[in-house]
Formats: sequence, structure tokens, C-alpha cells
Amino acid sequence: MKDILDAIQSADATSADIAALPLPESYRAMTVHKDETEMFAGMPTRDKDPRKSLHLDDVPLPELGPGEALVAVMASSVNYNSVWTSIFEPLSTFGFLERYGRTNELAKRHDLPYHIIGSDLAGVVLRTGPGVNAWQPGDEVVAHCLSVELESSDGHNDTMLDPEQRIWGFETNFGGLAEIALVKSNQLMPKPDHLSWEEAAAPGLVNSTAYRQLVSRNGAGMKQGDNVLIWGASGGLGSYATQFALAGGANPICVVSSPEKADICRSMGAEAVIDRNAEGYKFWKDERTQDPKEWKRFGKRIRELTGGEDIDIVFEHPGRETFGASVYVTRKGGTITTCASTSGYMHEYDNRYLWMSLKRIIGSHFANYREAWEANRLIAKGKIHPTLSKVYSLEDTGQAAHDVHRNVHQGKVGVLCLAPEEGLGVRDHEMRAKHLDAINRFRNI
Ligand SMILES: C/C=C/C(=O)SCCNC(=O)CCNC(=O)[C@H](O)C(C)(C)COP(=O)(O)OP(=O)(O)OC[C@H]1O[C@@H](n2cnc3c(N)ncnc32)[C@H](O)[C@@H]1OP(=O)(O)O
Ligand SMILES: NC(=O)C1=CN([C@@H]2O[C@H](COP(=O)(O)OP(=O)(O)OC[C@H]3O[C@@H](n4cnc5c(N)ncnc54)[C@H](OP(=O)(O)O)[C@@H]3O)[C@@H](O)[C@H]2O)C=CC1
Repeated sequence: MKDILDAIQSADATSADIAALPLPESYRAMTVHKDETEMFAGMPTRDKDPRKSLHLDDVPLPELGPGEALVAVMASSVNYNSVWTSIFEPLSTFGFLERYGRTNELAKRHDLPYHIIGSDLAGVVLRTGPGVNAWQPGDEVVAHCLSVELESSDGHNDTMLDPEQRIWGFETNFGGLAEIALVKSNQLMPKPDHLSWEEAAAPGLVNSTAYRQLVSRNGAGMKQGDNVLIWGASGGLGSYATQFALAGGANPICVVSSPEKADICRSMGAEAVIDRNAEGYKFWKDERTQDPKEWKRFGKRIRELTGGEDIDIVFEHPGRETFGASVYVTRKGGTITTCASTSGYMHEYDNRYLWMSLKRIIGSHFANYREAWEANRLIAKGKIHPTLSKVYSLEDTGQAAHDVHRNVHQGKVGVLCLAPEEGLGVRDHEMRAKHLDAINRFRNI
């Protein structure tokens, strides 16, 4: 592994040099263990601790198949899907690996007693499998997390609709929170030159998801002037949704839960910010009963901030806790677009406000190949910036996931895998200098 790292860090290693490096038989990776899936049984979700279930293991290098690439991972990031995997909710991810393993001989590699997690990476291609022409050993890349087979016509217009659609590092093995990752070569995209490894690894999953959910015609198709209600506006998804709204001429109404988070939203350029904690919204009277008066109070506050207008698009992901309010505050003909249910997936809302006011609910999930590429292009062009806050070492991934689970993080949390320190991998210093304040906006707060 040291030789690989030395070659990556040397200014003059060629593609042939990288291709000639022997690959290690094993590498370090963050895993969950199949024989531990019941370890948190009976505990409340909040108390399930990723630091207990995530392990740093030495794992054997997987065989490289056709159309695949092995990548030396310099940095990765923590996504909420890694929190779900590490607390075995809503399901153990080993079921996904078993199901994938049954599909064909090569997919069997994924069905193991350990699951290497992680759905983001920035790194360097080490080897490509048969049939890969677009990428070479030595290429500096990021990887998006869409894994599809594309054997069915269902996914030929929109690759997210493939019946064998999986999220790499969640529904497949060999993810990015490791020193080496196995990806399909179609997941690879050029690493933005002006970013360090850990900055480049941060946006991938959430940026692509926010792009489809909010901007793409497959999602809400946001346009100039739209009022966009963004829950968790300084969190993983929300910090990109806020940037897309601002960059696209829309009007974000950012919801956060502390004055620090409100300040970050303002520093991104948002003017309308609601601190849900300070304003004390209680959309549920008890576990089963919502309080429409609170939806109305929330709607009034939004009208105060917009000069009397209601919401064109709600960027939803908290789920059960907020969904009733989200449907209520949307304007006639408006759209609620949802990609998650962090607080519970059995939603309740008053359907009269949906049908009588001709509102639409759109389900959205990650992004298709093209959307992921377009979202990465916006990062590479400096139109959208990483929202990296803290950076952890690979061995401290459990703590990083714990922070995200407990909602004590800001923006995105990064993880150094092979990169020995932060700040490495920047190739375009001139472009970086232009965007330095925006790149550093979330750092160490
Ligand atoms: C990019 C990052 C993203 C995120 O962070 S997202 C957040 C994390 N992700 C999650 O929380 C989602 C985790 N996944 C799940 O909870 C489950 O994954 C799903 C609920 C999405 C699906 O459940 P399942 O049991 O895996 O699949 P089924 O489709 O319900 O299949 C079970 C059986 O039901 C059959 N079936 C499906 N639809 C129908 C239908 N309409 N009518 C009759 N049967 C149906 C199937 O065929 C199959 O059958 P057979 O067991 O025999 O193979
Ligand atoms: N389907 C898909 O493709 C994707 C789905 N997801 C899912 O989306 C969800 C959010 O992911 P991500 O943004 O990365 O996570 P983060 O934890 O980084 O951010 C979410 C933010 O939402 C806010 N929030 C959390 N719970 C509530 C609540 N009960 N009521 C109101 N606001 C709440 C919090 O902000 P604050 O406290 O400031 O209000 C929190 O910081 C996860 O469940 C994840 O699995 C993520 C990416 C892709």
C-alpha cells in the first residue's frame, strides 16, 4: 500500500508506472459484520451507536470483473446511508448483498459475512477490467454511487429506473470507506482539479441527489423565482439544495435547528431562514396526532419571509415529523419532492390540501448517470461548492457516523482513507484561490 501511495504522491508517476505496481492481497476497510446484525435489538434508534458496529478490518482484495475498476481511495465521506447500515435500520444491508449475490456468478463476490460501506470516494484508478477504455490507471477520479446492470429496457431512458438499480457501498459491497474500492467504471467521473481529495469526496452522493430532486425535470424542475422550502438546509442534502436554489435564481426558505446553522445559511446567501428550534414548532401533539394549528403557524412565518407567498417546492427528507406541514404550506399546484424519511417512513398528511389544491408529491432517489455527471460538472466549474466541515481518519469513521446520527455535524463529514493529511491533491491552485472562501465556508464550525 505504501508503494501505491508513494506513486500517487510522486509528481512523475505515469499511468504505466501505476499499472505496473503490484496490488496488495488485502487492505483496510470499514465494515459491519453479519453476525452482529442483532446487536442493537430492542434499543431506541437514537441509542444505537455506530462506534460499536463499525469495524476497521483487513479484507482481501476482490477479483476485478469486466467493466469494473479498482480505485485507491484517498478520501471518502460519511453519508446517512452509512448510519442506516451501521444501526441495521430499516433493514440489515446483508439482505441486499444476498439478493445481489443470487443474480450471477460475478455478483456472488458481494455476498460476504462483512459489508464494506461507503458511497463516496476521491482517488486514483489502479486497474481497470476487460472492456474499459475510458479510464486508465493513474486517472484522478471521483465515483458516484449508482450501480446498474442496464439489461432491462426499463432503465434505458433514466438509469435510476433500472430494476437492478443499487447504491454502491449500501446495496453492494466494496464501498468507499476503505483504502481500495471496487466500482463499475461507469461510476467514475473526473476529480475536480481545484479541490483536495477530501473536498472532492464530500459532495458526490448528496449533491447528485439534491440536483435530481430539486433541479432535474425528473424531480421538481425548479425555475427562477420559485420559493423553495429546504428542510435541514445546512445538512448534507440541504447544503447543496440551498446552493442550487441560490445559483438557479430561486428563493430558498431554509429551515435549521440552531443559530449557528442559520448563520451558515445566511453566509451562503439565503435571506429567509427559520430556526425550527427557536420558534418551537410542534407538528405532533403526541405520537399519533398532528396539530394543524402548528402547520398554519409555520405557514404564516413562511408568508412573513416571502412577502405573502407560499411554497412552490418543498425539499423533503425528514419524513414523518414534517411531511404533514410540508404538504400544507405548499402553494396551489406546487410540488413536494421527497427522497427520505429520517424521522419515520409512515407519513400522514391531510389529503384534502393535496387534491383540492392540485399539489404533487414526487419521489426521488439518488440521480441517474447523466444527472450525477452534471452535478459533478457544477462542482468542477466552481458553481457549487463542497460543504465539508470536519475530517476524520478512517479508523475514526465510527465517531464520524455517530456525529451524523446525533445531528451534531454541519454539512458533510469527510474521512481520510489513504491521504496522509488534509489539503493534498489540489491541481488547479488559481481556480481554488477564486473560490477559497466558499470552499472553506463549513470548515471547523
Ligand atoms: C443514495 C442514498 C440513499 C439513501 O440514503 S436512502 C435511505 C436509506 N435507504 C432505505 O432506508 C431503504 C431501505 N430499503 C428498504 O427498506 C426496502 O428495500 C424497500 C422497502 C425499499 C423494499 O422492500 P423489499 O422487501 O426489499 O422489496 P419488495 O419490493 O417489497 O419485494 C419483496 C417481495 O414483494 C414482491 N412485490 C413487490 N412489489 C409487489 C407488488 N406490487 N405486488 C406484489 N408483490 C410485489 C417482490 O417481487 C418480492 O417478492 P419475492 O420475495 O418473491 O422476490
Ligand atoms: N434517496 C436518496 O437518494 C438519498 C436519501 N438520503 C436520506 O436523506 C436523509 C437526510 O440525509 P442528509 O441530508 O445527508 O443528512 P444530514 O443529517 O446531514 O442532514 C439532515 C438534516 O435534516 C434536519 N432534520 C433531521 N431530522 C429532522 C426532523 N425530525 N425535523 C426537521 N428537520 C430534521 C437536520 O437539520 P436541522 O437540525 O438543522 O433542522 C439535519 O441536519 C437521510 O435519511 C438519508 O438517508 C440522503 C441522500 C440521498
